[in-house]
Amino acid sequence: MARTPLMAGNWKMNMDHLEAIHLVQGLNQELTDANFDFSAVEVAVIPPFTDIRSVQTVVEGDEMKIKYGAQDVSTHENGAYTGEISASMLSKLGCSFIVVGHSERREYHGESDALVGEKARVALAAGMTPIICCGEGLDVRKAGNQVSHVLAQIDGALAGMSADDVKKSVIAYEPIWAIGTGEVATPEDAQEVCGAIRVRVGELYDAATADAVRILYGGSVKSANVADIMAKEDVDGALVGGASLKADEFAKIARFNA
Ligand SMILES: O=C(CO)COP(=O)(O)O
Repeated sequence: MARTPLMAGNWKMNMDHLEAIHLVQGLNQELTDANFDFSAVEVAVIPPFTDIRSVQTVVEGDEMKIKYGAQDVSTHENGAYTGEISASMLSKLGCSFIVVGHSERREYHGESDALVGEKARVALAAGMTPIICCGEGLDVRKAGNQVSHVLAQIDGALAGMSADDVKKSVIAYEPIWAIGTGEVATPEDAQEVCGAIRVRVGELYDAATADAVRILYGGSVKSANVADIMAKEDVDGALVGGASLKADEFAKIARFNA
C-alpha cells in the first residue's frame, strides 16, 4: 500500500500569531510557486496554541491545502483544568493533527507512555490524527538499546487502541540526541527503528495495520538530508523542528522528491 508522505513542522514555542500568519503565507507561496502537489505529500504546521486561530483564518481564507495541528492536548473533555486545552476546542479550530508525547513534554512534564496513549485516543475520538512521538536518549543509544526502548514506548502508547485507530495514526521516531543538535541520525539509524516499529505494529495488530500506519523520522531534518532519509522504506515523512521555521527551507523539505 502506498502511504502518503507527511511533512510536519513542529514550531515548538516559537512564533507569535502575527509571525505565524507570515510564515504560513510564505510557505504556501513557496509551494504554489513550485506547483507543489498537495495530494502527493501532506504538509502540516504545528504552531503554539495561541497561533492556531490565526493559522485557521489564513488557511481557510486563502483556501490553502496546508494542514495544521496542535502540540499537545488535554485528556479531559472540559472542566476545572486550569491551563489545559481540550480536543474539541482544537477540532473546532480545524486542526488535523495533535502531536502527543513529544520528548520535550515527556521530559519537562513527566508524560508517561500511558498518558501519551490516552492523549492519542482523545485526539482520535475527536476526529484528529495523533502524531505519537517516541525516541531514545543518548545513553540508551550508546548502550545499543534503542530498538527495545522505543518498542516499549510504542507498546505502552498503543495499549488499548484498536487496529482502526492505529491505521489512522502517525508515529514519529525522534531520537532525543538528534533533536536540535544538528546531529542527524543516519538513514540506516532511522530505518532500523522505524522498521522495527512497523514490525511491532504488525505483531500487535496485523499486516494491514502495519502497512497503513505512517512512521516519521524527526531530529535535525533539513532540506540537505531529507531525501536520503525519505528513501528508506519504512520512513513515511518527517517531523521537523528548527528547519520548519523558515518558509523556503520547509518548502524544500516538503519538495524532497522534486
Ligand atoms: O523535535 C523535533 C521535532 O518535533 C526535531 O527538532 P529539530 O528538527 O529542531 O531537531
